[in-house]
Amino acid sequence: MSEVSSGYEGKRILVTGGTGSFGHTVVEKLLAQGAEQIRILSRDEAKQDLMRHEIGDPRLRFYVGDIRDYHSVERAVRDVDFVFHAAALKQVPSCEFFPTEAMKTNIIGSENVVRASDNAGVTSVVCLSTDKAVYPVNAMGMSKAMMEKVAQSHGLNNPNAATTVSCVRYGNVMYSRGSVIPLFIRQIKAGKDLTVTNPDMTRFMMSLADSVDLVDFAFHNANQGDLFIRKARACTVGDLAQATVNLFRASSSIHVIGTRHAEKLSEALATREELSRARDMGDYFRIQADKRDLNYSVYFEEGDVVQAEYSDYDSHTVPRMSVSEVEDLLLTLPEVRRELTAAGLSYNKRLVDQ
Ligand SMILES: O=c1ccn([C@@H]2O[C@H](COP(=O)(O)OP(=O)(O)O[C@H]3O[C@H](CO)[C@@H](O)[C@H](O)[C@H]3O)[C@@H](O)[C@H]2O)c(=O)[nH]1
Repeated sequence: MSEVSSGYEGKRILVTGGTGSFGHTVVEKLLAQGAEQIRILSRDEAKQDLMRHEIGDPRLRFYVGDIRDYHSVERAVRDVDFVFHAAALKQVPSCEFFPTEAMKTNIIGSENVVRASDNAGVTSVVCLSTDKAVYPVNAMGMSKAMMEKVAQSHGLNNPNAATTVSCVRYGNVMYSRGSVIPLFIRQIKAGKDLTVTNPDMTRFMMSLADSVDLVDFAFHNANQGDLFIRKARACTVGDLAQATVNLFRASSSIHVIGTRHAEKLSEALATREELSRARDMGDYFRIQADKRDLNYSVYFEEGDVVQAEYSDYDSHTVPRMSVSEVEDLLLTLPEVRRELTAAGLSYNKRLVDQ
């Protein structure tokens, strides 16, 4: 996050779904940057209690509730300045089995967050989305794509709205709960082979710090309906597995298990049509909403004269990290360093060499 003026001093911020890894990191940053109050709205009182004790700051307030229930959101958002909307059903397999549940939380719940924020006079709402919302093939991605549409429709329907609603799209957040890197490390520690779905599958890799910076960037730069992505590097899953084995100096082999249901060989952070109207902002792209109004003839009869892009921003086509570069990136993660230290492995020379 920017060190100059944080923009959060003396402000009240609501984080929906704030008890996960993103929530912890963003809350600690916001507290350090002088927020007056941070509210967490989530369903699990046990996780809230754990976080209350871990962080132990009286500026942190907890609201038990579900974003599916408008009144839960309405209560939590009263007198709030900004909202970071992270609450979601994010597990691909569970959303495949329960797509209606994904719809209720990710679409209807997000609509509640936007509407309650608007009614409460919130200045800015940033909604967290995912690359899986681009050309979605699974229910989780489809529901997130619809969340993006809900967020953008706010500005389309209310041209003079005081509440700015924007979205950010993440790639894979490294070491997030339930993801592949902690799994590989557990497999190495247990002396097992690494289960790799398809060694050629590619993913965008983002650290948790990158993902918090992306939300912060959106917060500071968003115009109504904007969507932001962070430029990211990608790697193959085979190289990710090999890099993990190398760092842990393990003897585990790679065992190919095949692609799981509802997953893609590569992910796209933006379509080529979106890139055509995107603004390059250094480490980020700003993608503006299509602001044509609901006059159907405008939709049907007027095209956009824009520079065409030929390719999507896809994890198969962006510059790919080598195994050694993936090792360096893994070493930036505190969790990986902790695991290496616990295993009695030194990595300091490697860090000095970088
Ligand atoms: O045993 C395993 C499990 C996974 N993978 C692969 O590792 C990569 C990453 O998998 P995982 O960490 O499970 O993440 P994704 O399935 O890509 O989805 C995550 O990343 C998304 C962003 O793309 C988020 O939206 C989701 O919430 C989050 O679960 C994928 O290519 C998997 O095929 C393996 O090779 N072996």
